[in-house]
Amino acid sequence: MGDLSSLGLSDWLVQQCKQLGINKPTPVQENCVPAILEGRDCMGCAKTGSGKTAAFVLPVLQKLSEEPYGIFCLVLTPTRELAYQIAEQFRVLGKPLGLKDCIVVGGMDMVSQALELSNQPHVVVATPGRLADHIRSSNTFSMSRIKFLILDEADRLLEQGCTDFTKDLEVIMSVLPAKRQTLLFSATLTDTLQELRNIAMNKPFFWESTSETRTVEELDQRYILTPEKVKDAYLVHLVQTFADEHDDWSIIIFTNTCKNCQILTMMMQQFNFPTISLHSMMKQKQRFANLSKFKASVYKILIATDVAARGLDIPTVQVVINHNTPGLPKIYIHRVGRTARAGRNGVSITLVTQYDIHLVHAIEEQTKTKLKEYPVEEKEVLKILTQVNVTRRECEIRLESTDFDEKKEINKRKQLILEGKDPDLEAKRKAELEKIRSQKKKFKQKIQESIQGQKHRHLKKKPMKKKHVQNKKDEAATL
Ligand SMILES: Nc1ncnc2c1ncn2[C@@H]1O[C@H](COP(=O)(O)OP(=O)(O)OP(=O)(O)O)[C@@H](O)[C@H]1O
Repeated sequence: MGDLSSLGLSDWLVQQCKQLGINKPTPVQENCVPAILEGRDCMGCAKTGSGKTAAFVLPVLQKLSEEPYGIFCLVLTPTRELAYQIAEQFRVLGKPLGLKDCIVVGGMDMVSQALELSNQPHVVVATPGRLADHIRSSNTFSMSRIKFLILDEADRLLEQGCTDFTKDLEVIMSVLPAKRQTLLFSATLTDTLQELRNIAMNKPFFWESTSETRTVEELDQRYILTPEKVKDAYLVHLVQTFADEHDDWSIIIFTNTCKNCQILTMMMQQFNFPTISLHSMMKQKQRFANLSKFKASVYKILIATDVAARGLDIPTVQVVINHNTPGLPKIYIHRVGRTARAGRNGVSITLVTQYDIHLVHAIEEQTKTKLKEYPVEEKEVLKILTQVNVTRRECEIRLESTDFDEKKEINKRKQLILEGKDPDLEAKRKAELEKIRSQKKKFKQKIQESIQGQKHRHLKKKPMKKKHVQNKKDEAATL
């Protein structure tokens, strides 16, 4: 491995890196930085925590220092928290340049964002939805001269998951110059490779780490097989044991829904664990505040949905617990990648029910790593089982008495309005679909029942057939 200056970076940038403890380039930096400096489009696929952010921030700053203007670079990323994190890297590394950045994300004041955009910042870091809104509604800024377009977590931006960015990306792409450098990074690029190649038009330089496994060696990957009803007791037991055995610790617990995230947080708080949550039904300011408190170790436990699965770089996280087994190996890779970053050690523990075993097999196949069982004193877990389950039930009742579900409904309606749909019509359409579905289900059930009935009658008839055969044999014997 060479040093940073051998990559073609200027002294001031190398010095700036050293101040941040970046002395030697990681493989993704060593390979991608020179290609980007040469002016090539680039696709970089490297494991979580391997320094992909600096792999694009450094060459952009180098080029910006040679020809400073705004807007020079646009970075798109799927979550608002990640946008802040990336902007911070630009700000810290670009300090000697007097770098002006602008963060454009949903849930924050649109007017002040518009003002900042019109001030020609060097770098704009944005989530696609809000940036597309600005483009549609304002002509006070121009992106027609940008030199760099960067898609961080590029595969997530292109996949059509629960948040579909495709329409917003189209709006954004339509105002960008064709002549630009496009850089795409993620720990999981492979599924969306073709779409990505179409975005990075100029025969992109493609770099992927050659390692067999897709998770880092420093990560100890474990599972616990548990019935659904005992999951929470395992969770409380695991956290308690970890808190007892370590002084300096922090844990991220991933869960599948906002509601579950909220209930688990309330439950862990009832057990006096310093817990805080992060999910998309929280106000954005609260999300940022909670994340800062967790980063500053004011709270040791963060319970989050997959909104925190990608990109977040919190070096103190030693353990990731998956309260549910992720349905996609890709999500597992990003979630467990919140620990064991930049060469540090870390542990991930996935709670697995008997219905999730196939998901674990899929994860093992994709990551090329076998998950090992995490040893637990089952007796200890059973001792607290009733108390934990009663506490959870109490929290569920408390949450039901708030307007949590109502808020969810309001959020859904807001989302539909933003997508240009009529929420009442949508509700009607959904109800009709539900009706058709339930009719189909009933019809299927009826058919099933009549098939069962036929089989039953057929089976009843069968012994008679035997008897008939027997009688024939008897007949033959008498002949
Ligand atoms: N060359 C380096 N030497 C030491 N530390 C580094 C180096 N480059 C980056 N880092 C640090 O490593 C950590 C992880 O980097 P980064 O967040 O860019 O990872 P990533 O590859 O983008 O991960 P993810 O896929 O999870 O988004 C950061 O704290 C960063 O400051």
